[in-house]
Amino acid sequence: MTLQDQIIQELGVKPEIDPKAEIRVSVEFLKAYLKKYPFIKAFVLGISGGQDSSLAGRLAQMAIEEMRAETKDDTYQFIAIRLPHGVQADEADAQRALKFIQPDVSLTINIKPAVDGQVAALKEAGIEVSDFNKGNIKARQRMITQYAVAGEYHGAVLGTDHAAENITGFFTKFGDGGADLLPLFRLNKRQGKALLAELGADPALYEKVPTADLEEGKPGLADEVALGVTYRDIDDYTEGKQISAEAQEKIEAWWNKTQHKRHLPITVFDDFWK
Ligand SMILES: NC(=O)c1ccc[n+]([C@@H]2O[C@H](COP(=O)([O-])OP(=O)(O)OC[C@H]3O[C@@H](n4cnc5c(N)ncnc54)[C@H](O)[C@@H]3O)[C@@H](O)[C@H]2O)c1
Ligand SMILES: Nc1ncnc2c1ncn2[C@@H]1O[C@H](COP(=O)(O)O)[C@@H](O)[C@H]1O
Ligand SMILES: O=P(O)(O)OP(=O)(O)O
Ligand SMILES: [Mg+2]
Repeated sequence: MTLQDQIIQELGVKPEIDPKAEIRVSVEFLKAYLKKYPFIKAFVLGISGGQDSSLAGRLAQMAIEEMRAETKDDTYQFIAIRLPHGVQADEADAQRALKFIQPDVSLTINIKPAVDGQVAALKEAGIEVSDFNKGNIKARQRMITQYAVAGEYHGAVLGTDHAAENITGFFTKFGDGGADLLPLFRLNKRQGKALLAELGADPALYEKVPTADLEEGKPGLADEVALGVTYRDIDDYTEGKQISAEAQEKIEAWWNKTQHKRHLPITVFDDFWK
């Protein structure tokens, strides 16, 4: 088996999808989890204004609405959280996403004071964090905030990791990578766009350049620039297509380098890393 085949199998990507059917897969997955664990009454998700949280947010809202209708239990709710670091330059995109999602509850929590407090405490101990490292602190602060909200609402935290991000490990370990359920896992970036189009989203939501937007020195840095590989190549690769040797090498190098992010903390019984 080639590494490409092994990765495709691990990520569960299909070469072609029926967007309507995949919407049902994600919604039914979220509902089945709530039915299995009835003490969970809410889903919580950070909404950035990007493609992935727009899609995961809408799917979560649909699942919650169906749960309310089917169970007559009105306490089920979807909680969308805006988590800007101060004022977000593309706030208009985030508002567009919220308009599309129509969440039951919409909260805004500014992560800047907590992030700055952490950076200042490190500085006091003689540790000057880089802009890049501070970016990962922001992603982890968002995780902390989402879990705090989930704790108060009997909720579970959703994550937006999907095949085209998971393959390169393009997420902060225990930051945006820290979540309870991943409704987009198995989809690549273009498949996510197809689901948004099927759901009638404003094209601006899925035509937006994907960005983690974590570094202050590189505002809105495109994922594709940070990675050195395009989503078109990543999507083709995950669909089993042949891509250039250069792109394949880069993707497989990211995959190998980030293996540790696709596992729980490593113990003496693990050998995947050997
Ligand atoms: N575009 C942006 O604005 C921006 C900014 C920051 C981070 N990012 C992206 O977010 C992601 C997170 O960055 P990252 O991966 O550098 O940070 P990370 O915190 O997610 O992972 C690094 C940490 O993982 C652990 N680790 C590293 N190698 C390991 C190994 N082999 N075994 C076990 N543990 C290991 C270490 O604790 C290390 O500090 C990256 O994809 C990065 O490009 C993007
Ligand atoms: N500014 C943000 N507000 C709320 N939630 C956010 C914000 N930035 C990121 N998030 C959450 O993190 C994931 C991952 O983002 P990437 O762009 O893939 O790095 C995103 O889907 C939101 O749930
Ligand atoms: O995770 P999001 O919603 O920020 O999407 P993208 O990765 O496209 O920025
Ligand atoms: Mg983003």
